[in-house]
Amino acid sequence: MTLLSARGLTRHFGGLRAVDGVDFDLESGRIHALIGPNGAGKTTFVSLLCGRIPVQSGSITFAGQDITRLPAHERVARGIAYTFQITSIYANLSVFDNVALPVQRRGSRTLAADTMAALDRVGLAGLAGQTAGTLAYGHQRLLEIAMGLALSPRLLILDEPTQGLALSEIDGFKALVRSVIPETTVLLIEHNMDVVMDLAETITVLNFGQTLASGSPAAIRANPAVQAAYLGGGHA
Ligand SMILES: Nc1ncnc2c1ncn2[C@@H]1O[C@H](COP(=O)(O)OP(=O)(O)OP(=O)(O)O)[C@@H](O)[C@H]1O
Repeated sequence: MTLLSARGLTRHFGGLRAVDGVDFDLESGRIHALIGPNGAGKTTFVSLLCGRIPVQSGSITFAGQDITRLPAHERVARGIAYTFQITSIYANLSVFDNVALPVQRRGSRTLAADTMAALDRVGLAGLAGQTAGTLAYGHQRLLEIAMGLALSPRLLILDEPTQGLALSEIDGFKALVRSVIPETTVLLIEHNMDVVMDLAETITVLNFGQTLASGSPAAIRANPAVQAAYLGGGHA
C-alpha cells in the first residue's frame, strides 16, 4: 500500500532548481532511503513533505488525503514525524522532559513509563536526567528520534541520522530503525552507503533536484547513471 505520494513536486530558490518536478511513492511499512550528491535537493524535498517549506507546484498525498497545503503541525498530527540535521531539542530541559512532551501530547496516561520506554529504545535511558543541551551531537540526534517515535508516527523522516554517531553506535541505530517497521514507515536521507545498503528496501536517487533512479539497492548499485553522478559528485 502506498502511504505517501508526491507528484511534480517543485521548489526553486530564485534560479536554483532545488526540487524540480519530483514524482515519488513511499510504500507503507518500508525503509526507503533518499540519496544523492551534496546539494541534490534531498533536505529540500523532505522539507516539502513535512511542510517546513511551502510547495511551489505539485502535490503530496498522505494516507489517501491531499496534504499539499497543510501546515507542518497538522501533518505531525496526521502522523508525519521528522528530524533534521539541525536538532530541535529543548536544550535547557532534561533528556527525560524532552521526550515527556510528545508522550504527553499523544495523551499517554503512563507518562513516566512511556517516556523511559522511548528513551530506552534509542539507548538514552541512562542519560534521562542529563540536560539535553549537554549531550554529544550524535546523542542529541538520537534524542530527537525518541521524541519523534514518542508520537507513534505512521511516517518517520530522518535527515542524516547517523551523522555524529560513533561507529559502535551505528549498529544500534540500524536495529532501532528495523524495530519501528512496519508500524512506522521510514524515509531516510543518508550519506553512509553501508547504512543505506544494509537498511533500505528501496532507494531513490536525487540529482540536481530531479529523480535520477529509484529501485532496490542492487538495482541502484548497478545503475550506470547513479555511478556517474556519484563519481561526478565526489562522494558516495
Ligand atoms: N532556503 C534556501 N535558499 C536558497 N537556496 C537554498 C535554500 N535551501 C537549499 N538551497 C539550495 O538548494 C540546493 C539543494 O539543497 P538541499 O539542502 O536540499 O540539498 P541536499 O541534497 O540535502 O544536500 P546535502 O546532502 O549537502 O545536505 C542547494 O544548492 C542549496 O544551496
